[in-house]
Amino acid sequence: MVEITAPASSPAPVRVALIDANVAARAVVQGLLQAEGAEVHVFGHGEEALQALAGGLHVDLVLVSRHLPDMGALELLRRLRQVPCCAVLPVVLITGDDAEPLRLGALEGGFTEVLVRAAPDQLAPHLRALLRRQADLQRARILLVEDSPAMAAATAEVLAPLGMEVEHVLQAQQALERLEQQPFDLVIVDVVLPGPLTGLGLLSAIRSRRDDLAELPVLAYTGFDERVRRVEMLRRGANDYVTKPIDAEELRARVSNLVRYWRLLQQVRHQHALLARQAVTDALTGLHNRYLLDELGPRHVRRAWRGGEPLTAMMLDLDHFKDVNDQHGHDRGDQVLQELAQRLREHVRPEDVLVRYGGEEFALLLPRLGAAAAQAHAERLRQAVARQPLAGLALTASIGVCVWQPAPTPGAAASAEEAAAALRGLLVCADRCLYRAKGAGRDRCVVDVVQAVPRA
Ligand SMILES: Nc1nc2c(ncn2[C@@H]2O[C@H](COP(=O)(O)OP(=O)(O)OP(=O)(O)O)[C@@H](O)[C@H]2O)c(=O)[nH]1
Repeated sequence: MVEITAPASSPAPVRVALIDANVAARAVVQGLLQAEGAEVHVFGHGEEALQALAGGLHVDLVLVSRHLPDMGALELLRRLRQVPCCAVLPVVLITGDDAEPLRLGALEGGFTEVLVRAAPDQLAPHLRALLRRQADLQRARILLVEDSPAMAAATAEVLAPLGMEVEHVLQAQQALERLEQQPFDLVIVDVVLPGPLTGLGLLSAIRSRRDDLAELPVLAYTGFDERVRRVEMLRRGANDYVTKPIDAEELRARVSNLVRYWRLLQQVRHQHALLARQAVTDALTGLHNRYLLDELGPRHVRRAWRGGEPLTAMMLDLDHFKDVNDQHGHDRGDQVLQELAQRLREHVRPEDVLVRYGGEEFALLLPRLGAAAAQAHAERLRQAVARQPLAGLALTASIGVCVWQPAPTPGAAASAEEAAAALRGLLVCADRCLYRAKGAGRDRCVVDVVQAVPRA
């Protein structure tokens, strides 16, 4: 059985506590927040806000002005963190002073963010982004694995006001299937479940995955007297637990915490992947740069070494490219390189590595091409450049080719250093051939075939 409890209608508005003694400034922020659909609770004093929050007012976000009549902003933050519902809430400082030390001090002090009070049209986009981030949390999808329909209903009821979508399944096996089909932000699992797979089994299945799901946050539901199981869940990788009967506020706080952690992790992963891609991508041509060659090359070397398969390196360099820049300008030169990259792309197989090695020089690493095939391929590349103009200019390229035809040494494994050194040797050998092609008049390929491990 699969039940989906979606937020009733449109997503719940983000609820904001705005704590600011300056009536005029406060009205501006309040207006901007309300224009974005937020529900705003306004306070002029810190103490007043603390009382309301401790007394059961639910908010998703707190905005605090730096100057309050009854306490400093840092003092208010410290006390807010002691109110159970505010322990993990984002608390944002609003200040008219954008001095760096103040910002740093506030962030070090524990504020989630610092917003600089600016003209309304400048402040509006920041508030919008803040609310969007908060609303994202509210669209979190939770997979609840629970055999008691009453517990499932109670959980959905507690989490629905946060705008979270709770999907309920009865058995662990069903949960695994749903995780394959849909992205979720959190799994809540009862440790005791009927069926062949227990809560512990589900947790182990998630943690032993080889993809990003292995880190998916898991919250365990345990009975008060299930201490051993609780500890076992934590040992096996549960991020947190809640004991039954559930306390609504505690559940909301723990779930929000875990969802935020997961969102943050995803953001970091995304940024990491972006940086990793940028680090190996050449911005002008979109080809990989030489760092990818350093990364992938040794693997190809090892395979060739082990299996006695040929491995070919090519260095391709445009002829008289300096003249292009001198006579037609650097931008036209850039265009030439972009078109050349595209043309080369059309001539590589999926297993080949093509990189912009630097300037107007491109390197290729081609596995499993014998000497004759490598020579024919280089000739095709040379003709592909010469046959049609690049950015409207008739140009040629010279190509140095080094074919390594190792004697088969089955079982022989090259160390990482040996593989990297052999790759360097192969590229140097191809570069020497390129130099000879230039010396012999350009617009030609020069091929060298080596059997011994290439040395730089
Ligand atoms: N437009 C442009 N030019 C570049 C780029 N990178 C390197 N170059 C230019 O490429 C030219 C390379 O010149 P040289 O190394 O003298 O070689 P060449 O003129 O091609 O002569 P040969 O290689 O001997 O045929 C230099 O003018 C560099 O400024 C780039 O990203 N864009």
